[in-house]
Amino acid sequence: EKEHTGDFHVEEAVEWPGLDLKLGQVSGLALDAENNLVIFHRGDHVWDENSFDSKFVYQQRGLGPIEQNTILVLNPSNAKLLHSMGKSLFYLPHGLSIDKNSNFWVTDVALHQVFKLGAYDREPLLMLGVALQPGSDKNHFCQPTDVTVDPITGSIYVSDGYCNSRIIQFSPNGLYVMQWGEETSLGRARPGQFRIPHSLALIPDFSQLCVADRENGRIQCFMLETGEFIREIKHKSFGRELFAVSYVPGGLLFAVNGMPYPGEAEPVQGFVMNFSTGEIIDTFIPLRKSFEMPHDVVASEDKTVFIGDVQARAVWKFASTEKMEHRSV
Ligand SMILES: O=C(N[C@@H](O)C(=O)O)c1ccccc1
Repeated sequence: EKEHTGDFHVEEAVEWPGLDLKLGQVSGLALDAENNLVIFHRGDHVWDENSFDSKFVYQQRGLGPIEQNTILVLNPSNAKLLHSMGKSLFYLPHGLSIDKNSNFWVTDVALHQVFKLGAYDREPLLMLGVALQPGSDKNHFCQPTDVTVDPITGSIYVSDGYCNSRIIQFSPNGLYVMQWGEETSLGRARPGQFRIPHSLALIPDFSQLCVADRENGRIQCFMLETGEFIREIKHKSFGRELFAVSYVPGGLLFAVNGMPYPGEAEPVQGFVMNFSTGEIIDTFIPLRKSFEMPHDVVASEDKTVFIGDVQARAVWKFASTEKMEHRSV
């Protein structure tokens, strides 16, 4: 097991042409089995103040579903489009992950649903939640934010959502198993309380699920099988909001925070952390353009990192240089 004790530095790969892609609001990123970059974006739809009523019911159904392909598969080096799908299915894309059988899992905050899509199938293989009906029981979500599948057990985990404060576990064939989490009470946010569980990172090596607890500006990690709270990772440099988290086999955790509120010092940036200690190893920002609302992060084992931004409608690529001191531990 290599230890990350070397001098680790993340820098934008400025030769990546993907920054010039004309995208809609970029909500989710994932890497497929060949390390191709997969982008989940909103085409010509936007999530703004008029998208939902006070009961979280989507107001723009009249627009119909997004007619562009919302799922794009790109060559990670030259950003060439390899495959695209997901037209006429979604209204407001949000989370994206790819399971070990190369199925795409997505959430749609307008539909309040989770979908499992085969790489080349038009019809979803599985749907959870009831279209356009927000709720908080076993088969209703409220603006579900992310979904991820345990590669060992096949269990499905959903972070639910902007208008709920829970993580739900489903069986591999979509049956409700259990849930945990509650709303953050006034004052201090306690363990297991959320204020927008916004992004999930599943760590099979440690049987843990880490959650970007967005408005509490922290990461919380839980035991996969029981939902038992294990620990919180929080740094002053996160500022108020922590938007996304992603784990890379080998022990690194990547995250992005939110723009600083007026007068606040902590800049919007990417973070690389040592998963075991929670300590920050490096932080990074783009060389070209600037982060506006970085919304998802994904990284590959060679420490290539992609950041998708829902406001800048852009995807940056970063490369890592690491002088490794090889210590066998
Ligand atoms: O957070 C928001 N959006 C992003 O997370 C996103 O996923 O677009 C949002 C909040 C209030 C109104 C409109 C959008």
